[in-house]
Amino acid sequence: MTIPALELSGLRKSFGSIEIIRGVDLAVPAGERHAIIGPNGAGKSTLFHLVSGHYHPSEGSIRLRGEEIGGQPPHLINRRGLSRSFQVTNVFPQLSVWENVRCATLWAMGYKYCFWRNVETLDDASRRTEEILTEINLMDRWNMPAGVLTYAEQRALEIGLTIAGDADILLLDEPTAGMSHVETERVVSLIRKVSENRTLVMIEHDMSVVFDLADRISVLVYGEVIASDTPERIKANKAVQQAYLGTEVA
Ligand SMILES: Nc1ncnc2c1ncn2[C@@H]1O[C@H](COP(=O)(O)OP(=O)(O)OP(=O)(O)O)[C@@H](O)[C@H]1O
Repeated sequence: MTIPALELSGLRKSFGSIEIIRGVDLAVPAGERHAIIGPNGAGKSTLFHLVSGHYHPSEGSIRLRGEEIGGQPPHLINRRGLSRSFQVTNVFPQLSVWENVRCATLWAMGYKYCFWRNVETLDDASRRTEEILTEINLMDRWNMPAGVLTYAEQRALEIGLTIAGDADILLLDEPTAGMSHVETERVVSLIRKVSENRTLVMIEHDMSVVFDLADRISVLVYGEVIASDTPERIKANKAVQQAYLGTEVA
């Protein structure tokens, strides 16, 4: 059997006496585009915080390509190839688009404060920066301060920072939140492109984005995965329809 890119088993997280994640089992094969959906407060962000190392599991295991990472600090998990974007952007507004990506690239190469030691590193980082800016369609904005980009461009830049370290597992937290229809379409095609040779796990509220992008969808309700299946089967699933009563799944 092939080892999943990401595997959660019996994962639990409590805050005080309140259990928010209540025994999640989930396996995401390498190369899959996986969406996590669920009503507000279901625990989706908490689940991401656990996987990215920002929260310590109360119980259970989190495996990255078969190796346990539960409770490890975020930077170590990141070094192992898992990169996460946040709902609140990580972009430095005063730095240029180029500098933002180059910092992330240098940081991923092990240079903590955007310093570089030799020309070779600088060349590598510059090459990688250019590749990323081309991939996220922001090369023509390279010298602008990131703060003056449109919201959608900043989210694209955020995706660029997420892929700067060559991570092969990406966690995207509501990548289309707050976007117009046209902006959403652009970001969806960007996500499709950057996830081509990677594993993608994404939290998303926009059902058209979810059904458009995801190979498989997991539905989280009150800290439990009530269904994990193909988009078609999720649409037809009675328990899912019930959990979404009053909201639109199909
Ligand atoms: N650090 C914390 N301490 C106490 N409770 C927390 C903490 N973090 C999250 N919670 C609670 O856990 C529950 C799940 O929150 P979470 O943000 O994970 O849900 P979500 O599914 O991402 O919601 P949304 O779709 O609204 O972003 C909420 O009731 C929240 O108040």
